[in-house]
Amino acid sequence: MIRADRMAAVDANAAALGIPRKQLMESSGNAVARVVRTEVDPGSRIVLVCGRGNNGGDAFVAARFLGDYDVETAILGRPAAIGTDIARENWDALQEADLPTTTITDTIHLDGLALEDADCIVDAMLGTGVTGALREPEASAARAINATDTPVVSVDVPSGVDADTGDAAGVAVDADHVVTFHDSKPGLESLDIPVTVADIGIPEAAELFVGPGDLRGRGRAAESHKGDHGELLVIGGGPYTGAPALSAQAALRAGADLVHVACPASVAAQIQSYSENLIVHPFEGDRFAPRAVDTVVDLAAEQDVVICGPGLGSHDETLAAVESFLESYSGRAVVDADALSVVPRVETDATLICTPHQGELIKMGGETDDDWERRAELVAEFAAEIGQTLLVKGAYDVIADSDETRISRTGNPGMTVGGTGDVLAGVVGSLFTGREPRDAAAVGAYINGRAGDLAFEEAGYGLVATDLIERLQEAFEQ
Ligand SMILES: NC(=O)C1=CN([C@@H]2O[C@H](COP(=O)(O)OP(=O)(O)OC[C@H]3O[C@@H](n4cnc5c(N)ncnc54)[C@H](O)[C@@H]3O)[C@@H](O)[C@H]2O)[C@@H](O)CC1
Ligand SMILES: [K+]
Repeated sequence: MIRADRMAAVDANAAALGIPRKQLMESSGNAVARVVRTEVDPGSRIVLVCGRGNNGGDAFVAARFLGDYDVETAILGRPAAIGTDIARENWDALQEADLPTTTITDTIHLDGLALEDADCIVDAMLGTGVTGALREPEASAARAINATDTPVVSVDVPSGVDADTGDAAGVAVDADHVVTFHDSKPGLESLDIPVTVADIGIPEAAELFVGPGDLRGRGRAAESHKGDHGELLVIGGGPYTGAPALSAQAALRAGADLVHVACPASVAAQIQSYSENLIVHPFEGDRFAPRAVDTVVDLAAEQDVVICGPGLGSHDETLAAVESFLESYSGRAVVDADALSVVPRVETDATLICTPHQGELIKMGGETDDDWERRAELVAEFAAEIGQTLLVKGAYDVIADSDETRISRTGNPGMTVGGTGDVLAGVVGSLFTGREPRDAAAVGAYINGRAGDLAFEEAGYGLVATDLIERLQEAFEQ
C-alpha cells in the first residue's frame, strides 16, 4: 500500500532513473483499457468522463487502446485548462487521430453524453489530486454517473474520494471497479469494491534508492520565524573539537535556524573560534562526564533535535554520561561516533537515528557484509532488534527501521576523508527537525553524498569535509 505523497516521490524517482511520467501515463492508460475489456466486449459503447489533470490524462491514453470499441472521450471544462503537459499532449493526440471527443463546459451538456445508454463509464475526473469536495461540473457529473445502472470503472480512485483515507468531503463516484497503479492505496481498502493494481513499469529501484523525489516537501512558508525550521543541540567535543563544529555548521547549512553546542569548557573557545554562528554552552571539565548530564538534559529539553557524539571520545566517564543522558532524554536524537556503542544497552524513550560506519556497527553488535543487498538485510534486522533507525555509511548507505529499508547511492571514494561523517550527522539532524526518522536519514545520506559529489568535481581526492558544507545548498537545489 502506498500513500499519495509517497507515490508522487516514487514517480519523481522513476523519472530520475529515466522513466518519465509520460511513459507511466501510457502504461496507466493501457491498464485502464485492459480492465474495461474485462467488463464489456468490443463494439460496446464506452464513455470516458475526464478531468483536466493527469487522472484525465490516463483516460485520454486509454481511449487510444480501445479502438475496437465505440468510445467517446468527454472532458469536463475547457481543454485549454488542462493542467499538465503530458495530459494535454495526450488530449491533442486524440484530436490529431480524429477520435471522438466532447467538451462539457456546462452541467447541461452532461445530458448529451447519454450516460445511461453507455455499456461502461470510465471515471477519470479526479485522482490523487483532489482537494475538498468536488466542485462543478465534477459534482454534477458524479451525480449523473451515480444515477445510471451502467458499470463504472474508476481510474486510480473513485473521483471525490481521498486515496489516503477513503473519505469523501462531498459527493463521490460510486464505482464498481477501480484500477489503480503500482500499488494499492490505503483509502481503497475501506470501499469494498474490486481493485485491480496495475504494474505500470516503475522499477523497485524507484522505491529502494533515495532520489530527488524524496526531497519533495521541503518548501519554506513565506512567513516563517526563527525556530520554525529547527533548533538543534550538538553534544560533542573534548578530545576533538573539529567534529562538533562540522556537525553544527552542516546543520545550519542544511536549514536549521539555531544550533547550540554543549561542550567541555576546555574546548569551548576553540569550538567558538570556528564560527560565530554557533551558540556555545560550556560545561565544566575537559570531557563530557556524569556531572554535566543534568545541565545537558536541561539544554536538550529546549531543542527539536540533539546530535550526540561528534568528538566526544570514548573515555569510560564519557560513555557513562552518554548513557545517563539518553536514559533521561525522550526527544529526537542523532547518535554518532563513540556515543553509538552505548545505544544497544541503554533504556531510552528517545527516538534515535544512529549513524555508524561499518566498524561502528560491528562495535554496536550488528553485522555487515561486502554484498550491499545482504548488508541491507542485516542492517534491517539489527534496526528492528534495537528498535531505532539506522543509517549505515558505505559506498551504498543503508537506511533502515523495522518497516522499510532505503539505499542511498550518492557519494564517492573522496569522502573517506575525516569529518564527512560529522557533516552527515549535522545534515540528518537538521532534516530530523521536520521529517520522520527514516526519511530524515535517507534524505540526509542522499544530500550529503550529493554535496560530496559536487565537491569531488572541483577538488577530486583533495576534497575536505568543509567543502561538503559549502555545497549543501546546491545539493538540495538539484
Ligand atoms: N506516479 C503517479 O502519481 C502517477 C499518477 N497517475 C495519475 O495521475 C493522477 C494524479 O494526477 P494529478 O496530480 O494531475 O491530479 P488529478 O488529476 O487527480 O486532479 C488535478 C486537478 O483536479 C483539480 N481539482 C482538485 N480538487 C478538485 C475538486 N474538489 N473539484 C474539482 N476539481 C478539483 C485541480 O485543480 C487539478 O486541475 C493519479 O490519480 C493517476 O490517475 C498515473 O498517470 C500514473 C502515475
Ligand atoms: K478517478
